[in-house]
Amino acid sequence: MSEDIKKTISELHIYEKKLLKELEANPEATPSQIAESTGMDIKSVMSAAGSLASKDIIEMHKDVQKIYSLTSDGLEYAEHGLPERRILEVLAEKKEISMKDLSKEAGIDKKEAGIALGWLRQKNWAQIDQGVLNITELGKEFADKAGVDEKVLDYLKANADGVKLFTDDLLDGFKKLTGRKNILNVKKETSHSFKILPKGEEILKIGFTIKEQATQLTHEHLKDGEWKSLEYRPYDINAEAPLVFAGKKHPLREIIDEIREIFLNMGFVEDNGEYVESAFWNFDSLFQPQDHAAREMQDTFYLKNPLTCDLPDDALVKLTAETHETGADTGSIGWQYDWSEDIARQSVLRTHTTGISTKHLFEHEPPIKMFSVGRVFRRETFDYKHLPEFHQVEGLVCGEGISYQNLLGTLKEFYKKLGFEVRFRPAYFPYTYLSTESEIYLEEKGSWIELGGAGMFRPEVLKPLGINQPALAFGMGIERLAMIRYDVEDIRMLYKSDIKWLREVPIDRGVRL
Ligand SMILES: N[C@@H](Cc1ccccc1)C(=O)O
Repeated sequence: MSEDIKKTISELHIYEKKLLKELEANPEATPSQIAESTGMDIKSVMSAAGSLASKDIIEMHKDVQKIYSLTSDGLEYAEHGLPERRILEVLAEKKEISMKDLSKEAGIDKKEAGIALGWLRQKNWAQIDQGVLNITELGKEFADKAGVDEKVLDYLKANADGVKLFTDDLLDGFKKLTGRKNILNVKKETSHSFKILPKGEEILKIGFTIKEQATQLTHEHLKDGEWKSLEYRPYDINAEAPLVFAGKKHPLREIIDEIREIFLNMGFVEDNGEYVESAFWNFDSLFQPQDHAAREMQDTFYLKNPLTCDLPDDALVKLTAETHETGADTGSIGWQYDWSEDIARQSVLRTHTTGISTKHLFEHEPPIKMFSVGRVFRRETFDYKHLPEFHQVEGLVCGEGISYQNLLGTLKEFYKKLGFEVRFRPAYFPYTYLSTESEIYLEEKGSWIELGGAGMFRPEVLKPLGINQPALAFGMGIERLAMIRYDVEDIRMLYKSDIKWLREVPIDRGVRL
């Protein structure tokens, strides 16, 4: 006896053994017969059969059979005749009926009369001639003889439990009835049959005992010593178990929290600002001229309600205006235009989180280490790369001796903690000098992708805020990071609530360098 077979036998469940024995004695047995003779319930029979089949001990066949019966219309026709039959009966007596009297004469409604006419002509039992319906020779012949379809109606009526198979003589009639609406009901019945495979034969030849097996050790077993003689059912540690999908954070939330943790660990404090902000904080405080392209309606969402926002205190507004117009005492000549308070008052959905940094600088004394994470809004058309609403993380460090080198170092550290290699290239922003854009390396693609802007705030930004120490600032899009982290090609996946993706996406935090 091979080791394998021995092992298989030792692992058979008592239900599997019972089923196999029963099949040996009665190869044709159906699941319900097996259930009856073994005392198992049907579910246990089926699961034991499934298990035996998965081990190639038996084979299971599934048969789906259609069962036909009459609908209530069908029954009505079986009892009182198909509508065309009703007309034929009247016709046989009167030989002709005027079309307009048809439904009245046959005692059927107009709709049925219409159906009946169609069939009368198709069966060639009657024909219409100048508004009068005449019986044909064939019609006369069938006047007291049932058609093939009518025989099937009778047959179905006599077999109210339903019919699975029609004998050859009824087949034509059955086909005719299936071509008509609302006469036949079809129910599907599934049945199973089993066949013992060679491996099963071998197992039966070797033989086994059927003994109840304990799956649990109870208090009583221990107390009365029965545990000593019990046969235990071995565990199958390879058995398949249903997958369980535990609740978890959304992947985007996960990466946001990871970013927050990184900055908190680096000693930054969090300040998240508001979605609705004045153009003053979103643009003017950042030395963005009032005719700057980014302020255009096609890029920025302006709000009707509230239409305007309050401006901060007069001194700041005045200094900001002067700086825009002439550069004031920042060493710059400004933008050389008339600055408008009304434009600064407009309320916008913030287009970036950098306005939080200027506000924070105004409200706090250096040294400052601040970060924020939040939504920003831009008038973008939805596509695989863009959303009108996405997340940014912003950072600000201000204090004595803070330099561009510190900026690069901070960003390097941040990206390293997220698991990315970063490089910097020069860039331009109206509010920073020097400015840079960071790019991270995509190993799979062998290419660099741009992730965010950064730079040293210009004096034109800092002076009006009353800051006399250097400040570094940076901002980047989080969705892009998430797309790389989770290998998503289409940004919309992050917002789609695609349950399959959400379940399967591996949320591995991780330093990859
Ligand atoms: N606000 C810029 C990023 C940036 C932040 C801070 C300094 C420089 C640039 C953006 O949205 O792309």
